[in-house]
Amino acid sequence: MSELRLQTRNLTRAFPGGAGVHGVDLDVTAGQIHALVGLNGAGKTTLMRLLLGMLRPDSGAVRLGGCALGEAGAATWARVGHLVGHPLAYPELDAESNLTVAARMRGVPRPRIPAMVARALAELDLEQYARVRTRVLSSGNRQRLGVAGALQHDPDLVVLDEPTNALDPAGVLLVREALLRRAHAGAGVLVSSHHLDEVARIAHRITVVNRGRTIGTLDPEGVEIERAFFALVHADDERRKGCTQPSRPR
Ligand SMILES: Nc1ncnc2c1ncn2[C@@H]1O[C@H](COP(=O)(O)OP(=O)(O)OP(=O)(O)O)[C@@H](O)[C@H]1O
Repeated sequence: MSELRLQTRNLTRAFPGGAGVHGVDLDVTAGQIHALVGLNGAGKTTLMRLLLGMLRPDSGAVRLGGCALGEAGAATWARVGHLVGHPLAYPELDAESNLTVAARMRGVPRPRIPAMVARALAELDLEQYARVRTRVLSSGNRQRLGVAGALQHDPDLVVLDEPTNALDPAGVLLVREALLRRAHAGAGVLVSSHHLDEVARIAHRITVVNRGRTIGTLDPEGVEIERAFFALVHADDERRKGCTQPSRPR
């Protein structure tokens, strides 16, 4: 069986009013691209923030590699690459310097950093922006830089929230290839997206999230993936409506 890179069990964080994430079990194994899909507000970002320790759960467990989240030390985190929310970059530093800082924060030995950064700039086609301050980059190029920073150290676990949102078609292709390369090399990849077709091209497993719960999976090889997605979501909505409707008086 493939090695587990990430596991959540019964992960729960409820926000006032009931939104949030409720009882989520998720596995990401080595060599696998696992996609999360769901409507706006379904809970994908909240789930990713929980499993990266950016948000405290009400209950449930997360394991990164072999470690419980609360026990994960610097060595475990150095093997994780993530981009959730806005790409973190110092606006006054150029792209190359930002990638250098990101590599240092991951504990990459200094002599290895220049070649790693050069490879990352090439992989996301950012070489022409190596000496350009990040604050003047377009949002798409800033997103490319964020993805480059998350992937450059070849992490064992990659967590990316909508990494292709602001990208042009060339950028989408580059990110797709970069993720496939990492999975092929043995990383576990968790990625969220709204683009079902895009996800179907690269994902080995697609989990549908609806109103804070995982409600089923989609077959990446399946035809009419959109239809299958909406069928799952509507069935879940109907089931919940049935649960919350008051019983008829006899
Ligand atoms: N800090 C918070 N306090 C209260 N509610 C929150 C908080 N963060 C998220 N929510 C709510 O939790 C739900 C899930 O939000 P989340 O951002 O995880 O969804 P998403 O699936 O990533 O959506 P999108 O596809 O639009 O990015 C939403 O209803 C959101 O309004």
